[in-house]
Amino acid sequence: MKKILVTGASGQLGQCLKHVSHRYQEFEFTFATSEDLDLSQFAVVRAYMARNEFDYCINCAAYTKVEQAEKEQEMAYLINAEAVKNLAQTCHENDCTLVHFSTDYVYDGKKHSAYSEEDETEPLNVYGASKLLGEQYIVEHLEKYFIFRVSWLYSDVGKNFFNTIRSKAEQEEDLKIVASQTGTPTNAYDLAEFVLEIISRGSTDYGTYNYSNLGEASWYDFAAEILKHCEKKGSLEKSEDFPTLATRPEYSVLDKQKAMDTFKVPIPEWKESLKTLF
Ligand SMILES: NC(=O)C1=CN([C@@H]2O[C@H](COP(=O)(O)OP(=O)(O)OC[C@H]3O[C@@H](n4cnc5c(N)ncnc54)[C@H](OP(=O)(O)O)[C@@H]3O)[C@@H](O)[C@H]2O)C=CC1
Ligand SMILES: Cc1cn([C@H]2C[C@H](O)[C@@H](COP(=O)(O)OP(=O)(O)O[C@H]3O[C@@H](C)C(=O)[C@@H](O)[C@H]3O)O2)c(=O)[nH]c1=O
Repeated sequence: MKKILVTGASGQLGQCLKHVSHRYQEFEFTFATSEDLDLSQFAVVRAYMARNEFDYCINCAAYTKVEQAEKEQEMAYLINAEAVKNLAQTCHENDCTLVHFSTDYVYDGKKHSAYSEEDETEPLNVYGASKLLGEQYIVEHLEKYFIFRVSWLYSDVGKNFFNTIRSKAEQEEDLKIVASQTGTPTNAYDLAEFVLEIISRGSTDYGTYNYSNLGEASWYDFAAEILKHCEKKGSLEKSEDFPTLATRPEYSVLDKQKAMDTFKVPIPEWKESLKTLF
């Protein structure tokens, strides 16, 4: 029976993986929260990995506060880069395949067509830069890895744009949302299924892949679509500018052709997938 470690298990993606994991009885899962396994404790991680002999590590741990990262640069780099380097080295030593997640914020968003994995990376903010360095460490230290660059992850668990808009709607708050950034919302349950499906097929097509739902939207479009499904809501207005510390890419739609050709796992369209959460 393949042994799978899920780190950062109390986060959004970690919880979604746990939710879908019951469909994969062929695996023995260990869900480790930050309290169970703090990835910044390098020696502890090394000892833990050596002791447990996992076949896969799905790393859901990350520093994801995009705004805060501008002020807490060191912390962002520690978790998103240095801890990932340690994990990659540890996976290498223990013949463990690493599944890791990166972000559309590694791109600068100046293109007007979907970003492929081969496009140049040029992060605009600290979070994106720290995630890119994490990717580079994996590529440098490990052969058996899957890196998925994902955009606009949401679900009904954890802190994300979907939950923010839903709770503001519940309070009948009037919303002003930027229409100047375009990307693709990604249902975290779809990503969780996608990853477990790839593992269950025993794929050895290691490498870096883009993944999101299909289609594209601005944050305003995403909010509008969420509100369609909410009974209570205030007004919704497009805003040109929502003041933020971190600069975000104007356009970060991801080209999924490589993932679709390689894994042949169907990817849902974003609006269809959103419906499943209501
Ligand atoms: N959310 C998004 O929109 C997107 C996310 N991604 C990437 O997808 C992955 C999953 O994101 P998501 O689930 O949304 O993120 P969350 O912020 O919901 O979860 C991150 C988890 O990491 C844990 N964590 C933080 N520091 C450590 C540490 N030192 N050791 C162990 N665990 C730690 C947190 O634990 P605690 O809460 O206890 O601190 C939390 O449970 C990340 O790699 C992220 O960069 C990519 C694109 C979009
Ligand atoms: C709450 C809110 C946000 N916004 C804007 C701000 C920002 O430009 C955009 C998105 O806001 P958020 O801060 O919720 O999203 P943000 O934290 O930027 O989301 C990102 O998270 C990281 C982890 C990723 O990897 C990215 O793929 C992406 O999902 O919407 C408004 O215009 N009005 C609002 O009321």
